[in-house]
Amino acid sequence: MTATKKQRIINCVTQLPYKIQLNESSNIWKLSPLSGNSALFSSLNYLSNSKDYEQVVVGWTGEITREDDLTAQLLEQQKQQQQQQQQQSQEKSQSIDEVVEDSTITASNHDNPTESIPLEADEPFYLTLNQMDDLTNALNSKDEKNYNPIWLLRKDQNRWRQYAEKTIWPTFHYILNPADIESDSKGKGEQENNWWYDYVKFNEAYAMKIGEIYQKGDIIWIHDYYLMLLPQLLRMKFSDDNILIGYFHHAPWPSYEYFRCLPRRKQILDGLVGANKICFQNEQFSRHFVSSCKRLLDSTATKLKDSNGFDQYQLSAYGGDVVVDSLPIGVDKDQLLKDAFTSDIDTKVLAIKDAYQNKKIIIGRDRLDSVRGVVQKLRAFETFLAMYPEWRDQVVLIQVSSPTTNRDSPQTIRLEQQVNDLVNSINSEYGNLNFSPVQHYYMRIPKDVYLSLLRVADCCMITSVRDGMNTTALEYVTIKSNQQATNYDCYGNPLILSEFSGSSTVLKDAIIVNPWDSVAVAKSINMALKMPIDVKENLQAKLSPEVPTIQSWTDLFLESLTSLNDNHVDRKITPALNRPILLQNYKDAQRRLFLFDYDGTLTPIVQDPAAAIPTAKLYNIMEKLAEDPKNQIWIISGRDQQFLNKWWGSKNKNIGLSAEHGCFIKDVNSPDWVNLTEKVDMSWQERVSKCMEEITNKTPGSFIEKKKVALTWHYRRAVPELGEYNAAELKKNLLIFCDDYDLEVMDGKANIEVRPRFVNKGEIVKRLVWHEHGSPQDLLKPVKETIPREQMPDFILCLGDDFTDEDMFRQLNTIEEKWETKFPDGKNKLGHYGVYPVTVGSASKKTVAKAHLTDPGQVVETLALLVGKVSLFQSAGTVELDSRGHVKDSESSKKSQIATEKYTLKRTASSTSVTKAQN
Ligand SMILES: O=P(O)(O)OC[C@H]1O[C@H](O[C@H]2O[C@H](CO)[C@@H](O)[C@H](O)[C@H]2O)[C@H](O)[C@@H](O)[C@@H]1O
Ligand SMILES: [Mg+2]
Repeated sequence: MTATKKQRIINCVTQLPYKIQLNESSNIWKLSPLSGNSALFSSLNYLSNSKDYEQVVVGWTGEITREDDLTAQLLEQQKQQQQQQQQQSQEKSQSIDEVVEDSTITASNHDNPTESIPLEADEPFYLTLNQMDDLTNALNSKDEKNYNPIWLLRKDQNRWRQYAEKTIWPTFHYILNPADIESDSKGKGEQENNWWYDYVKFNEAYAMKIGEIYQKGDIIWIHDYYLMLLPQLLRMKFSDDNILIGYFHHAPWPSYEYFRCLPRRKQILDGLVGANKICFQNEQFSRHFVSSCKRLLDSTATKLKDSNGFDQYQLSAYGGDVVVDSLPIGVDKDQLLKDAFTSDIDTKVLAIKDAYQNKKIIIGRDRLDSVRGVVQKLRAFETFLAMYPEWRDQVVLIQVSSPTTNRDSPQTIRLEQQVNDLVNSINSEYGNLNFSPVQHYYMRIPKDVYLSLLRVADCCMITSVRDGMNTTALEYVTIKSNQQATNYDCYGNPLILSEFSGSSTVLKDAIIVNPWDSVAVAKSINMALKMPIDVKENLQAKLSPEVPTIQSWTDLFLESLTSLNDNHVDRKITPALNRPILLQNYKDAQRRLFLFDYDGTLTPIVQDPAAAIPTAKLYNIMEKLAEDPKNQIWIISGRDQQFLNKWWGSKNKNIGLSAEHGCFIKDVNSPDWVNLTEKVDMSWQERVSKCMEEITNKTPGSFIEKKKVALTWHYRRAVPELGEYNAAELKKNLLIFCDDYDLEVMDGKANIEVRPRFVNKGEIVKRLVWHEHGSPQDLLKPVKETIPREQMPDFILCLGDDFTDEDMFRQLNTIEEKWETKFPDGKNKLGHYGVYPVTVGSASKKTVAKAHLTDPGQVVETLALLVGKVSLFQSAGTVELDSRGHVKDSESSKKSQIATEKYTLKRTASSTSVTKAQN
């Protein structure tokens, strides 16, 4: 019997699950488990033991520190001293102090930016190739996950986090651009630009690594907001039609009103929609995402239900299909129960219980940042003690707050102060010499202490004002589900959970509260502490099954991703236009023909059609192109003659124009337009107008563009959902009679257009190609397909973004087929006819074009490349990095290469002298 081959998964995480240190003197790597991301790391563990999947993990090394680095050690010591000082200013319970003395590990919520100690030494970090190999081996011998580290060795290694942690994370948590976020000599804009550039490079580094290891048939799974550009970068890299890319967003996704505040909002969405599937923690986040795509990318979406009953969207972005849905992450329940119910933890539980005899214990464990709601929790607890005097001296709140990476930021300092003030005020108001009702620990605690607290708690309070999924909530409920606990029974103790936490969409039977309403939370605390056993048990019976397991989460995500290949068997990926080859062909060619669509190709799509005007840069490039006698340039657009005359005809006589999707045409160097629909009955216009007016009245923000022949109903400025709905209705109404008049009803970009069927952009292209290159057109004569090959173009670049441009591409494909039979010897030295039908949009868009460029920005860069206005490097879609995170072949890359070589020599020399000395 042959064993079935395992499906290979390339799992891309922001950082490998270890804090990595190098002891340079002994040349030994030290790996300590990283805190945070417990759910994701459990999923990696699960996959590495799976019988169905073979896993390859790609992740950044994080900030590598030298273990013997004095600066790093000093910094660490300083940090510890600060922590201790803070501790001393607070009252502490002896028993907890004993339990937390080893504060090196924590299992915090997975959607936090990862905590680490940055390397701040002045010298850049150099590594020899041997040292790099040693680390990979050390990682892989530690746990068998097939790790592929991403090396980004620069002096300031934490630069790679900045954009994700300081721009994206706050916006995604509804914190908008705080004025005092950083005091830097550079302006905020410049600083953010640099962060963004590093963010792009960070993503590029992953794309490069995956390019090295990808094998046909692999599935690529990308995690979270540090890697949002990666899906599209991979699409650009691979031309494999069946490559499956899934993205899971662990953090919350904000509503459009917040998301739109990000300066790079569109680039982020562009990056993500390269995935086949984008998945969120809950339906609310996926809805927000779809809404942003509709508003910013002009996407459309159809809502369905997935097999779990969750909302699922078929999103069409740039004409490509992306599935958007949600699947709440889970925890490894079995492992958690195994870890939490040991005799060692029993002892710790009893010690804590003993320290608070006859008192109810409420626990809280959060990272101390503004969205975790620690302030709200303390206020509610204060209100509770004020409202229910009978509970004073009877309840303790043990709040463990772990420090953030951003400890020095003004907001964190302010928050720390606020928390300290509140703790002191509650303790002085409701405490006495022997007892303080709030025990606040500002530190990381080891996992066993954390588990002891979850076990001992009579109630757990999670009052975050925003999070993706709070794993503490899931872990608490799991631990409280154990009915077999000996020593200390904790079955079913209740959970107070904020309605703003992602976990409230899963744990529907927790006590759900609005953390901003202290009175209501205070009442809930009272209810939780007084809850009769039978009610607790009843609730717990419902809650336990609500916690998803990490195993089912992993399996379901991968199953639904792989099923996309079964459902979309005809999925086709259009490769990115190979610009170096295009340039070579352009240079070799003698008779070049350019066929440009206008809107969405030469200019980006904008809200108001009148505002879509050419830029000076575009004019400049087009002028250069048109100047060359070998070139014939045509703009073939849906726009009317007036618009095209105003912005092109009157500016550059060397450009031929066609208006209203082929209804009108004006030759190069001619002032006259020819109407190809002159003889057509136009009585349909009145009927179509009427339909369009009716729908306009029902759709605020929509309007009709009346051209000479074609009529266009625009709904870009309407509420997207209403616009889409009414567009479908209008189309239905028009289709009833369009055959009677031989009309075509076209679904454009947030528009519905109607024109006679017999004219189209493809017919214009046919006329222009089957023509003696450079000679005037006789526009009233029918097209003759008898022109000799030597008189026809030997380079045709046709660019368009829309459904109507497919007629041009189709026509070019047909022409090529005919040439194959007619002129088998007429190919160029690249082995083809130099025909480039190129769509502007995503790689997964349905098209008959042979290549794609993602947007008008890339179109302009490509044309600039042909006329020599930019170098190939600048216009290449991606930035290539060397193995240390420098742009390949750049000055800094060369310098770093030299320094690394010197370092390698130095190390070799010192190890040789050590060996000699030993001998
Ligand atoms: O064939 P094209 O040159 O691409 O023209 C197609 C239609 O483009 C215009 O509408 C589209 O672009 C507008 C400006 O970006 C945008 O506001 C609108 O939502 C798009 O549908 C133009 O107004 C139409 O007349 C053209 O037929
Ligand atoms: Mg267009």
